[in-house]
Amino acid sequence: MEIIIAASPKAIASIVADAIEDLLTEHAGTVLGLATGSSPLSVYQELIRRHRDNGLSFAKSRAFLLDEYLGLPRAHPQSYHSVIRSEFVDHIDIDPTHVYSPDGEAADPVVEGQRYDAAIAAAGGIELQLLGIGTDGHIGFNEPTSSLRSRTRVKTLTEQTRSDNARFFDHVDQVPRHVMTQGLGTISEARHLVLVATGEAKAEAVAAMVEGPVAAICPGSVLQLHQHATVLVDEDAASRLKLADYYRHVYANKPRWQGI
Ligand SMILES: N[C@@H]1[C@@H](O)[C@H](O)[C@@H](COP(=O)(O)O)O[C@@H]1O
Repeated sequence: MEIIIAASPKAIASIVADAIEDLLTEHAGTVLGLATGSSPLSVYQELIRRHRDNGLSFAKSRAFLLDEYLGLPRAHPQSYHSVIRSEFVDHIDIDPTHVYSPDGEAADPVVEGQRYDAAIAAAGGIELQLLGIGTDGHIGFNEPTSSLRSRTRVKTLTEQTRSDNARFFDHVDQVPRHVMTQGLGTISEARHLVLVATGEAKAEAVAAMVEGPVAAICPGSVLQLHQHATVLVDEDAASRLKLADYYRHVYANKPRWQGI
């Protein structure tokens, strides 16, 4: 795992956007893994800027979202299907019908989970998966004790996650209790995992993920088992990392041609 401590969300965005731009340049039909939440927003803003100012094109690429609320209609402004469109997809040239997410209204959620995993595999798998992390260590919506090999399925949110996400709704009671999320096994099949975390509220989860044991109690710790995982944090989110100086030293001495 590579840990990059950057000065600001903007600096993180520029590093991640470089990696995505490199992929698109090598292979226009790249399959991206997108995440919702506030953490990747600065990355999306930087990619939108590069599309607008430099002509970076997503026209031939496809994208899969990590997760979706169960029972929320796709047209609901807080469905992840809607959120990824308003925050990112509507501002670039990707074909919106090539941006996929689990169907939170599927008649049979078990079948829908299997269908979603099969669709990712049929697309050739995800090249680069963007991730955030919840304050309880969840990635996607894989709450603590999620199997490290889990597949796309229904999960029940912790009350902590519901209250963290209440800011997007009028009231916490409106935050759905159930979700459909790519499993930790599904996520782990992406060729490159890129996790972004900023702010003091994430410091504990980041330390557990990076320096704690690999354990289902901290779902993000599954990144320790991945061949190519990059964690980008600002100073606040890095504040509880014991080996922060070592991570800085490694990154400062990294040959730039390696990218991330
Ligand atoms: N399902 C999403 C995750 O994909 C996201 O990474 C996390 C953190 O969100 P934020 O980036 O807004 O802190 O919580 C949400 O519930």
